Amino acid sequence: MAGDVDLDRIEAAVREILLAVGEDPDRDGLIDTPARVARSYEEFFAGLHAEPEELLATTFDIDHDELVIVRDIELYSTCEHHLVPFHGVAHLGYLPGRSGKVTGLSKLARLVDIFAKRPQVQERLTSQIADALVEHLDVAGAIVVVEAEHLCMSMRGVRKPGAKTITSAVRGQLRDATTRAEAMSLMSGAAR
Ligand SMILES: Nc1nc2c(ncn2[C@@H]2O[C@H](COP(=O)(O)OP(=O)(O)OP(=O)(O)O)[C@@H](O)[C@H]2O)c(=O)[nH]1
Ligand SMILES: [Zn+2]
Repeated sequence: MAGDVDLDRIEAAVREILLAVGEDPDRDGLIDTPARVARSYEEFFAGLHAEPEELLATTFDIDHDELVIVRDIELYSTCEHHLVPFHGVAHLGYLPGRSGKVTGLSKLARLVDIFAKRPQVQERLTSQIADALVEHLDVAGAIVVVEAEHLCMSMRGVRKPGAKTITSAVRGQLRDATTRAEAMSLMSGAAR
């Protein structure tokens, strides 16, 4: 990942922001801040330099042609409107396709991260995850639900801490009402 992000440029920009808000970027506590922020941004936006196709290329055959659900995958993303975090959980599920390709469970969580670690809106994050499952894992159906709190709505602006935004994306055979209902009930904790 190193080398894809221009750390010097971020540092210079952060120094400018500190000056613009009326701070002294040369005081003791702030002297290393531009470099720290640059490294943090490299991490926040690492998904811009990762390929979902490569991630989902690791597959194996398991004799299972029914729902696979992973729920409560914690995510931290960055709102592209205000560059502040939104955070919450993703629940995702898929029906293996005719090729029978199944991926490792951790890859599903990594897939969430690839799209979360970009400047985002929640709707796009949700549909990109579902589309990647269809395109790169060749699934018969996919469902993704994201529940998140946006700090741009909590710490500023309308100031409604605790408000949750819920988005979903459903593809292929999971559009079928019965399968979708089964997936939704497993995601909401019916198996607990
Ligand atoms: N649909 C959607 N909207 C988002 C998301 N993240 C932030 N927003 C909204 O983007 C909108 C940007 O509105 P603007 O009027 O351009 O910006 P603003 O003046 O900062 O708006 P306020 O947040 O209302 O103060 C706000 O309503 C945010 O709540 C997201 O993931 N999806
Ligand atoms: Zn925002």
